[in-house]
Amino acid sequence: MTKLSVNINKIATLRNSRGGNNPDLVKVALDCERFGSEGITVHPRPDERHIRYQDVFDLKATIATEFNIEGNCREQKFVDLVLANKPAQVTLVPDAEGQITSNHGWDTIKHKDYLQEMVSVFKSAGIRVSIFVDPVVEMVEAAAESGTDRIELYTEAYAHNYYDNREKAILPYIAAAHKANEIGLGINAGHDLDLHNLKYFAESIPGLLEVSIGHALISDALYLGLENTIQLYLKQLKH
Ligand SMILES: CC(=O)[C@@H](O)[C@H](O)COP(=O)(O)O
Ligand SMILES: NCC(=O)COP(=O)(O)O
Repeated sequence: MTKLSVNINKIATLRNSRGGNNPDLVKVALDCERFGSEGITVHPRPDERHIRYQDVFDLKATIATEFNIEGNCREQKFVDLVLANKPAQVTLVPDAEGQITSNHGWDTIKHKDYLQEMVSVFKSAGIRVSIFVDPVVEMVEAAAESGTDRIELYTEAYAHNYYDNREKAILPYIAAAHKANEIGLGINAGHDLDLHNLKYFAESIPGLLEVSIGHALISDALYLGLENTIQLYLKQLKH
């Protein structure tokens, strides 16, 4: 069964817009868990525009489900933060500075040695590692050589092309997933997954272990309520 990890970056964005503690990020994380979320994802960025580094410590001290910290391991502050908190999983994302959101996966061929080194740093601390990749078979193969436990398939292209031709949009993801399964890599996925495109993705990808969803889920919660929304997302993952 595919696990749902709720990304709470957008809750922090809302909180930071007024400078106080409303909404309370830790309370929202605990409520997400209470409403059925099987994990909590955050993606602290160097400018702390949403998740602050202190949030990571506060969340680690309170949540009970799998904690997934995503980010750019080229930032030493990020590496230190992850090592100090020892989440269940770290997801390595090749963010450029000032990027609005993540927009590409790692070139695992070009950066193989570097990724190998970083994977070993995190795995030595007992942290499961996932590498964010585009759905390209060669990138999946090279990711495996770094020693990573999992990959996270970057699903923006799938989401973007879903309405136009979902059968075509899913093809590279199926090929990437088959390769990952063949070489023993676990599969996560995320970015722009939503209530419309999630079911077909989850049904089509063999061995999908986890999806992390933030933007659409939190937006849906404005209309549907957080509890109902999380239940609806979980329903899409049951097949
Ligand atoms: C890694 C990834 O796919 C992103 O979706 C990310 O976690 C979202 O980050 P922002 O909330 O900063 O756009
Ligand atoms: N890893 C993807 C993630 O955490 C959330 O992405 P999005 O749903 O905010 O696009």
